[in-house]
Amino acid sequence: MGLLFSDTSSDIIAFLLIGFLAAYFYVKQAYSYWKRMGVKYVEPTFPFGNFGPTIFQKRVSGELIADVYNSSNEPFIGMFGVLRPLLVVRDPKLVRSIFIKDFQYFVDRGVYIDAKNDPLSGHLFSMTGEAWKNLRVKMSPLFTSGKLKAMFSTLLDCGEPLQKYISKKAAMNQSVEFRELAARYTTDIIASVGFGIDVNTIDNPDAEFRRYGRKALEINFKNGLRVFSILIYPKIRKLLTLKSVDDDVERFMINMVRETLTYREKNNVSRKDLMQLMIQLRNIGKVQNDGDWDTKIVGDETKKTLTLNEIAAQAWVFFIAGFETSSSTLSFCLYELAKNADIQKKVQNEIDEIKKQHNGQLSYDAVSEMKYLDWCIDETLRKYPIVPILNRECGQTYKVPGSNYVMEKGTAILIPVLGIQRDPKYYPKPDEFIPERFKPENIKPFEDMPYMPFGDGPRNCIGIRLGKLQTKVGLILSLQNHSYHLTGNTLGELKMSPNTFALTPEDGINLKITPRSI
Ligand code: HEM
Repeated sequence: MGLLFSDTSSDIIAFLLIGFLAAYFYVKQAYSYWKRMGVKYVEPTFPFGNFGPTIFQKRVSGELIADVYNSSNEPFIGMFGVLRPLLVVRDPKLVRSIFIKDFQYFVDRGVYIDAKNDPLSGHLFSMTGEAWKNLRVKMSPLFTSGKLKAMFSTLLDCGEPLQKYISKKAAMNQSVEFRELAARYTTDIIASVGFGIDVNTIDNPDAEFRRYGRKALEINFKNGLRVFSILIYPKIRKLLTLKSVDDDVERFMINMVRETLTYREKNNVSRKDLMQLMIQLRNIGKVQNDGDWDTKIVGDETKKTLTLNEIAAQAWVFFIAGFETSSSTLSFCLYELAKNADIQKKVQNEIDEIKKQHNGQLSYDAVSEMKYLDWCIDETLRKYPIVPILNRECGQTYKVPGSNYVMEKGTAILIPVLGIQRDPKYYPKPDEFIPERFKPENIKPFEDMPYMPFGDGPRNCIGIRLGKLQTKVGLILSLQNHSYHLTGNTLGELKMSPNTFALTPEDGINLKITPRSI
């Protein structure tokens, strides 16, 4: 005897039918969101919305959102990440309002954070509201030009193994996969300035720090879910208790920070790095003036303004936000220089010329004077924005200027950086590498030349200066004595990896190195 019918099998069929109908109406309701809001949208397909090609690794997420950008002329267009409505903002004027003019509506990114149970998730990138604002104000002085100038010698020290490696490969007439090499160079820098430890991963690719770092970022199902949940359903991380990293990586990173803090405080040791500045912040509530690297020790733990875990989370975000972004910029730039030998020559001539003016020394000031190289880096990040999509969450109901659309609180916004920065309307011949676009006299207002590889507004990248500086130093050290030529996979079109959120060449960047003929 069944519940609804006289026999059990009829009951099962009825429940299955009810379940199916409920799911059908739920999905139908979810997919009607943009229609109900009166916003044009890209038709979704059950069950992945518009993200099927990315989930099945056929289309890189940045390119998928660029496709949406290219499919319309509307100022904004709706789409679906599985069931989640996403608003792709196309119009640079509206992008600017979201980033700057109406920032108070769009303070947060709406990504996963659970600092209590997952300490490494409590960092600046994921923090929200007032807590984010307070920490951002306190941390901005970590990245002044005065502080970076003091850290400059670390960048040169980390570049030494890079130069030796390049010379060795050139002498052996071998090609080099530059994405991996550059990643080791920037890992060394962030390990040194962020965590206060010296690792030479160029000569010791299996150093513990690199091993754990690689584990946290390697391509696998869990890491894929961690990254793509940002676009598709951030709450899934809490539901699945999927922490930022596996327990062993978390233990390693927090222990390393604990040991550094204890050592420096016990022995009154100071070093010119970001960790030292975070110790200052923890102990006296602010970063000391440029030139003052001392540790003011406060014994009473309750008087400290940052906990050990909070420091570890910031060091962690410096690592994940700082090493791959810069190393990919470096390797994409070398790729373009190898492709455009005349531009490469111009960069090398500029390096020679400015070094000559500085008695052959590569000082911070000399590097700052290399403007043509700056334009090359700007153009690299125009063509290959490493973060190809930016995101924000609407924090309070927002009437979109110039339209009838009223954005609901909680709406997820995507900015299609790759699509915009390759739009011929803003950048004629977008596939060509033209550093002169960034000559000061050629720069136009944002609406006519939208450019945002570091985001924009109060929530932009806090590490811009360090990111650009380490990229620039890496390029100078690579180019001053050697030239680069396409070989292997770089002879054809570069294919981007569909497994990563950041723009990453699938097969790396292989380049042939020759000693420079001056
Ligand atoms: C070429 C190198 C780099 C690129 C292309 C890059 C790009 C970005 C982008 C696009 C964002 C999001 C901005 C937004 O939403 O408006 C961001 C945020 C951030 N980046 Fe970078 N980044 C680079 C280097 C670095 C470095 C070296 C560090 C630190 C050592 C760093 C730390 C951060 C942090 C902490 C945030 C979050 C800021 C906040 O929410 O307040 N980045 N970065």
